[in-house]
Amino acid sequence: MLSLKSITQSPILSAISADFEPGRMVGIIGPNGAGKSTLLRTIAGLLMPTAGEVWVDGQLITRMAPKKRARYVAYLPQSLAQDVPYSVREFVEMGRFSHRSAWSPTDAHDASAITLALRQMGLESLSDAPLSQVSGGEQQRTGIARCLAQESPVLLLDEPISNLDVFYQLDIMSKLASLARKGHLILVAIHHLEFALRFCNELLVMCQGEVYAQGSVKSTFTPQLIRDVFCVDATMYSDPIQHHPRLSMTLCPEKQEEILPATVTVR
Ligand SMILES: Nc1ncnc2c1ncn2[C@@H]1O[C@H](COP(=O)(O)OP(=O)(O)OP(=O)(O)O)[C@@H](O)[C@H]1O
Repeated sequence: MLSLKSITQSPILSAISADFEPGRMVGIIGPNGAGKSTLLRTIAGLLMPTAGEVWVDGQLITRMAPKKRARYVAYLPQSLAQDVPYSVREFVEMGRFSHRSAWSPTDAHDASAITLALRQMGLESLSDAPLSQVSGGEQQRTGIARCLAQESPVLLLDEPISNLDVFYQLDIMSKLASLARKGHLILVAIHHLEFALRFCNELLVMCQGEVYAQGSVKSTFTPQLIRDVFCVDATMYSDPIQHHPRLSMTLCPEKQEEILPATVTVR
């Protein structure tokens, strides 16, 4: 469904190739600056690759007009522009632009998609609030609601739970996993490794602008990989109550030495 062919974004990304099928939730993990956002923006068609191609459903995404592209992919940026003069509902309504002709009013299907997205993100009571006056987490949920209202088969989400409280972290990751089970393809850049293990089917591990590893969560996620990519020693275990995958993590010894101050002798 989505095919990345040697995408290069000079000097940030080098020759990234990968294929993704519908019905999967793919966690894009990697250190700060690895190129996760740049990759998502390139797939979304917001950045033209220096070389390489992005294909969706057999069509070249970079050649699509924005409206057509939006029917295939919805994109959540890492942070929303906060100073826009729209209410929460009006912002979510923008997700419907690919389904309407210019300036035409929203129809019944638009209205129900918007209302459902607001409800799924727990935003009904904030529907008329100015986006500039809701909290950071509420803004993030508004951005996700806009993506859901778009009803695109591919969702590209850049750190969708970074500002959310623990209820919404769990709630939204569960809802995204459920959307994937219903046939959507979801690519999600995420720093929460335990959630990536728990909710994603596949991982794309990035490091220094390259794909370091890719595959099913089970085959890809190993303590050695975490050590190589993050310089962190990780032990995986199963939560004794819920049996979810858990991680015990500590900095690699060589990194600990780097941050410890030199021994000072007090006379
Ligand atoms: N517009 C830009 N111009 C130049 N360099 C950029 C630009 N945007 C990002 N970069 C650089 O590209 C690299 C990758 O950035 P990117 O935002 O894709 O990383 P990331 O993996 O999403 O990081 P994070 O986990 O911190 O969000 C970084 O070194 C960043 O400084």
